Amino acid sequence: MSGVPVIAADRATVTLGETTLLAATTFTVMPGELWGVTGSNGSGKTTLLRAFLGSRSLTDGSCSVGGEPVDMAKPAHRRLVASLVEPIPVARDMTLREQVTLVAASWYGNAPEAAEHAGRIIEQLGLASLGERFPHQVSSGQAQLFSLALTFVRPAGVVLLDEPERHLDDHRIDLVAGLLTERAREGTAFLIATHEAALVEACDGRVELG
Ligand SMILES: Nc1ncnc2c1ncn2[C@@H]1O[C@H](COP(=O)(O)OP(=O)(O)OP(=O)(O)O)[C@@H](O)[C@H]1O
Repeated sequence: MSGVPVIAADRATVTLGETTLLAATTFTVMPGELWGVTGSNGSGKTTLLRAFLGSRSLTDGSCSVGGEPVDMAKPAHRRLVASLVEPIPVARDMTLREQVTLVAASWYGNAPEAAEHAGRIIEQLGLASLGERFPHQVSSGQAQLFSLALTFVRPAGVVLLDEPERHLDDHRIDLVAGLLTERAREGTAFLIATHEAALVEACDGRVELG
């Protein structure tokens, strides 16, 4: 694929005293590509995602998103990047559908389109029958799908996901893999840390750590 990388790491490194959290890592991801980050427990996958999110500073090398050095303080960075790396806070007294619609409305405005976007992603993730429930009324896997819905309902050029397979059965993992592939075809670039073979299989490229 030609063009300008939307995600780029050049010898990105994180150390803390004598401890290496992320060994020097170099790669690029183009718009519309789905990349996996793999490696054993503790190899630095979450650290790498946090570096692109802007919540973990590099101690050497560089990383950029959309051609700009990562800076969480910049609204342009936050507009470009959607993530499910840190847990997403949820409101205990709002239904799943209300919360997904609220996030959609914060990006698309309080127009019918917001409810449509919310309804579509809820449907795609198989949550339609659970939309009127509250967060404490769903299983761990269903809560994970809800977090993915909150992540996917907003526009984004780059999506960072840390183990999106968490708590999901094989059928739901296939559902998520299908959704990632569809969004990538529409132009979104993905970087996903995963231990799941079915997701690695769906990837266009891979960063192997450790
Ligand atoms: N605050 C910290 N202080 C010291 N070491 C840390 C700290 N945070 C993480 N580490 C270490 O950094 C390394 C990378 O952690 P990271 O969470 O990025 O790994 P990971 O590949 O995502 O692991 P897993 O597959 O278990 O989720 C680990 O060895 C971890 O122990």
